[in-house]
Amino acid sequence: MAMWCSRTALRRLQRVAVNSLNITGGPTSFVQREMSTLQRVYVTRQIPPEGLKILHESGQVQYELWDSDDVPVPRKELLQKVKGVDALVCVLTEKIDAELLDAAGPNLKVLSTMSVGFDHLNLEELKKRGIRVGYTPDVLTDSVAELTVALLLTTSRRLIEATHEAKTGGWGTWRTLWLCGHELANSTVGILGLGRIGVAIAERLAPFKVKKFIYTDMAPRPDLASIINAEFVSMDELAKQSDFLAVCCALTPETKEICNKDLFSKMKNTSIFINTSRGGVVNQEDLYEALSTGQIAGAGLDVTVPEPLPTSHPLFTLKNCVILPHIASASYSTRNAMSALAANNLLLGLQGKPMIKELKL
Ligand SMILES: O=CC(=O)O
Repeated sequence: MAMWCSRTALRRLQRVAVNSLNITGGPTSFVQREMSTLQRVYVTRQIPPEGLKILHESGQVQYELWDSDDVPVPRKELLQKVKGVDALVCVLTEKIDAELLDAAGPNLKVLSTMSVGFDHLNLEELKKRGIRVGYTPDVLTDSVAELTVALLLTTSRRLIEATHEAKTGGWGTWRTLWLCGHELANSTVGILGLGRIGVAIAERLAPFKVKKFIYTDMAPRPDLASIINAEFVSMDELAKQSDFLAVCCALTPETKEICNKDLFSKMKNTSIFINTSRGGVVNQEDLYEALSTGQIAGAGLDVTVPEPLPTSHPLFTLKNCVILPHIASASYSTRNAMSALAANNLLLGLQGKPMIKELKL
């Protein structure tokens, strides 16, 4: 079943699939325009149509697709499919490690991930093999910032609890302190890891009359900080001063579980913790402890370890913890833009040209 298509099959596909983008036929689909000279690409997920259209219309590549968005390609299948390909489009559920790169072999020149995060990639192994890596920053900044603000307000104003109470009969008389939360007006907002997304979040929060923005990072980022008038502080000060602490850093060996007991214990018990970066930056046991003992007031998480977080996980038992299923960039326009950028990065990489967004390895 898994094979690159024949000329007859190709003509059929060109008629029914290439022009219409209506790809059918089980989890694995094959699309190509000509045999022989085209470079081979494996796409590990049914990515949004913009990106597939770009690959189709390039006339540069033939690609094979794991034609499902509901289940990731099984590892065994992935290891077989990548054999001999020139390039790979992946999403964040695929671990791109030495085993996979060995399975792909020496033809693999370009890896294009449809994500801003790259903790699923073994950059050292990619560098060692001279494989160029494209990723999709910037196009998702607005969507992620918007969702972060929504999650922050949902958590701080206890919206999930409130709708639950309204629906299940908990709504008695109007009460003076019932379902009170914490407001942004006059608050200090802390950003852990100031980049494009942190700036975009602060820009959206400023009209809520935030008093002060503070941030911490490996080093001061005056270029970005000046846009939002944010003050650089130590990690300790970030924990101590923030009424709202938004985590925006990448997951790296340095940031793994950087949000732990030590940080939570310094936060105010009225503080709200928000994470839309990667679950791995948080020690979830420590977070559970901080939330359940009232060390902090609430947490909003779009990312967890693992994903999906099992429904039996203790964090799901807490009223003051709002958990979303990793949807920060999930708007139609953004996901299409990510898909298009991933496709364009790949094509440029294969042409030996600079990609639009390329990771420096
Ligand atoms: O989390 C989403 C991404 O890295 O794009």
